[in-house]
Amino acid sequence: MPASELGQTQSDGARLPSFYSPRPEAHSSTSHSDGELEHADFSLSTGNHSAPETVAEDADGSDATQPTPAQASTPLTQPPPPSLLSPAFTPPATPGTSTPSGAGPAVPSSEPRGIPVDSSIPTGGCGTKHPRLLETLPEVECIVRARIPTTTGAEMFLHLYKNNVDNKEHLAIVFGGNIRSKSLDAVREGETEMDRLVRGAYTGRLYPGRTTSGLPETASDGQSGAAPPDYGPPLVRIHSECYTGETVWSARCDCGEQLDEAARLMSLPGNKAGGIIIYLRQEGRGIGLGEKLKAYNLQDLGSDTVEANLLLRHPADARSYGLATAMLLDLGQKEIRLLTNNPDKIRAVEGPHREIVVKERVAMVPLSWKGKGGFRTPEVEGYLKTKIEKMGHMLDLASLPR
Ligand SMILES: Nc1nc2c(ncn2[C@@H]2O[C@H](COP(=O)(O)OP(=O)(O)OP(=O)(O)O)[C@@H](O)[C@H]2O)c(=O)[nH]1
Repeated sequence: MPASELGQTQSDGARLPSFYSPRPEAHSSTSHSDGELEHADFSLSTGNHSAPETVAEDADGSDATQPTPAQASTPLTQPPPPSLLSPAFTPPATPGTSTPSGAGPAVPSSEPRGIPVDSSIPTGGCGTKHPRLLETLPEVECIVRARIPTTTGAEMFLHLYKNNVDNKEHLAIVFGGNIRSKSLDAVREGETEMDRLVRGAYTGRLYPGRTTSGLPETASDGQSGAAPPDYGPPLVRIHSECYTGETVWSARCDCGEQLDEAARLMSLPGNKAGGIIIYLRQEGRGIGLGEKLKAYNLQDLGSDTVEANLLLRHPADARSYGLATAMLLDLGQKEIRLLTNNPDKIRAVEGPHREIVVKERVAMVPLSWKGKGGFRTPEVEGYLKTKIEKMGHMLDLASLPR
């Protein structure tokens, strides 16, 4: 579909049937209660692979000719592109929000660029909302992990967790060999070395005939061997389950693309710090697949993604991130670089007492916005537009190619 048609469809999609509740005004995050609009979701646009007029910044920094939004505050030899950060949340001149430039440490072109954030100050690039967090983090335990060679050639370790707040199998997808789960490695009473091998509590690699796990049987903290080199905070993505976008090729949202892109960035050879995708079973922003499908029908009837949730008597975003915080702590992470456009996620994953600190935010710009593949559909553009306008997501609609 030509870009001009997409623009037309998008504006058409902004009209609501009269029998729905009045369309909420685009607002700042402070105009809604936390429970109401903590997070939102859109869908990506597809189909049109023509080069966009405006190329958005690439998280992997490979498009070095395009300054980042936050770099707009630094001297440039050419006009900067539109900011990728919503001014309502991160004014370009605000301390703590600028993208590292030539003045800072050199960033190898293969590594994703992060924007320093500090949730402890109002101008730290994390929005103005304060998601309600439970005082106590959930208890989590990694039950098993296994090596997964992937179709891209990258290898990861899939960690399966149980917890004390729900019965779901939440997952941590771990890239890099230095990230270990304390609860997995801890010695369990009465277990044999074979038990440990089978549940993945081993060092190095398995091979036919291996009989020992390589972990000290008496280690009280479950850790083994010398400390790995310190490569700084790993890249982390907190991802919520999306069956439609990840399994049945939905072009209503960018969830599948984001999952793929997060894995790609974490697998880059330059990313020595490794990466973790915390995969939470919070389908449909926490409302479940059945309700999400109803929401899709409401969207086809004219509602946006937030309105559809509200019409179904659900919050705009019913998710929480305490499990992600607990899983990251179990994986030994106290400082992270978070791949997200969602400012609320930053505060939420840090935990009630900032048990974890997000040092940088790495923007997730849709590939089609950067002219790097991806897809465009009217649905995904509406999805992203609603995220930006109603949920405070830090993407600049102006960088959406027309
Ligand atoms: N209710 C509802 N949920 C949706 C819809 N489209 C996608 N989702 C869900 O939205 C969630 C995707 O959100 P995420 O990708 O984790 O993150 P985000 O809060 O959008 O922010 P980012 O980190 O910037 O991507 C998944 O749980 C999807 O199933 C929709 O139209 N309605």
